[in-house]
Amino acid sequence: MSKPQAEAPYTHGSASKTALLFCNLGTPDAPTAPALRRYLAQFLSDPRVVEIPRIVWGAILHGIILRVRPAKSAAKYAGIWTREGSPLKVWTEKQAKLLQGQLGERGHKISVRYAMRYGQPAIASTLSALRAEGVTRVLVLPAYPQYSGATTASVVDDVARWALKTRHLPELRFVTHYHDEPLYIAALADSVRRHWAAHGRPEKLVMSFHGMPARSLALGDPYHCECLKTGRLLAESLGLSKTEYEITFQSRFGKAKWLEPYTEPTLKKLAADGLRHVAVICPGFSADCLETLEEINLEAREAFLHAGGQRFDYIPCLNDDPAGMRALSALAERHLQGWPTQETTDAGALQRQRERALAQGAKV
Ligand SMILES: C=CC1=C(C)c2cc3[nH]c(cc4nc(cc5[nH]c(cc1n2)c(C)c5CCC(=O)O)C(CCC(=O)O)=C4C)c(C)c3C=C
Ligand SMILES: [Fe+2]
Ligand SMILES: [Fe+2]
Repeated sequence: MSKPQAEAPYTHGSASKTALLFCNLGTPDAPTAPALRRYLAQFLSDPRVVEIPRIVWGAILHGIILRVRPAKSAAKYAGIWTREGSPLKVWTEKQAKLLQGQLGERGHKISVRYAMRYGQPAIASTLSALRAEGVTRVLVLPAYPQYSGATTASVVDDVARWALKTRHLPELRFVTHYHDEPLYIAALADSVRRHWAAHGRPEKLVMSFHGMPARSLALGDPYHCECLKTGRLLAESLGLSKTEYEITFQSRFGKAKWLEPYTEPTLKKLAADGLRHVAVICPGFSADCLETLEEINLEAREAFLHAGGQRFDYIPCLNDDPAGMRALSALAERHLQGWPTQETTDAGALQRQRERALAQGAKV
């Protein structure tokens, strides 16, 4: 800890003492090159995201990538931007509100906030605000079903960095993954069935997950295995045979080998092999974002149709789907066990109520 500084004391107002911090990746503030430069500089400087020596990477990042990529990425974001802002942020904010409602309905006294690993609202300032409100327990829920060093562990790093600078820490818990949670798999399967009922059943279901460098697997990252397990459980839940689905990896970044098979080349090959109707779902993304709306629903669609495919159905992410939200709130509830968040277990409230009643002359 550097120079000792007085922290704002805990307040003892009406705020609940337990908080759920729902963390997502983050997104630029605007679909412009300067906003993209700020966002990409923070994102791609994270040693969890690009695992090559800092001196080498610093030169590549600042000398090449941050000169070229911001304008190109800004143009892509411009194509998916909504009046309310970036889809990732709009969905994450909505999901946090729904989690607050569902947990409240089930009797939990808890403040739900969302924060972004890169960009705003930042994890550190959100944790400081919660602490200043008197929160003494924080459950951190990263919005990533599958664990990876680049995503989940990076959220933990950010919380830990805040903790290093904080004297009076709340109790902290982390959800690290939910790739095989039955309610999450069931929510995905229901969304596929609904889509098929409305648009017809494809010849193949492609489950496309965000990629990672291939070496992450050899280095012990469970991400690849967790994606495969999610895919297998979803296929089983839909009763699909091995020939009726493919698990692929998208969003390759840089020249190194990434996890294979790659999504777009797979789609092109399927079309070239004579497959006409495909449906694509992105089960690793809890909300639609650039990687699903632009890379899959625009670019991959175009590639498949151009290679001879005839129908490309994109199945949206769970977003605010009620079953998906129930899966997340049930997951949070399980991790809250042992923490007094239920109104009925708030002994302090009962005691206060009793004292008030006695002061008003109640007989005991
Ligand atoms: C869902 C899990 C994700 C993993 C794993 C992941 C790894 C990863 N990503 C990059 C580089 C980029 N990703 C970008 C966007 C992006 N990535 C995820 C999720 C995962 N990334 C999401 C949800 C998004 C979309 C954000 C949005 O604003 O909508 C980008 C930025 C866009 C661009 O310029 O292409 C980059 C860059 C690496 C290197 C990596 C693994 C090591
Ligand atoms: Fe990414
Ligand atoms: Fe991408």
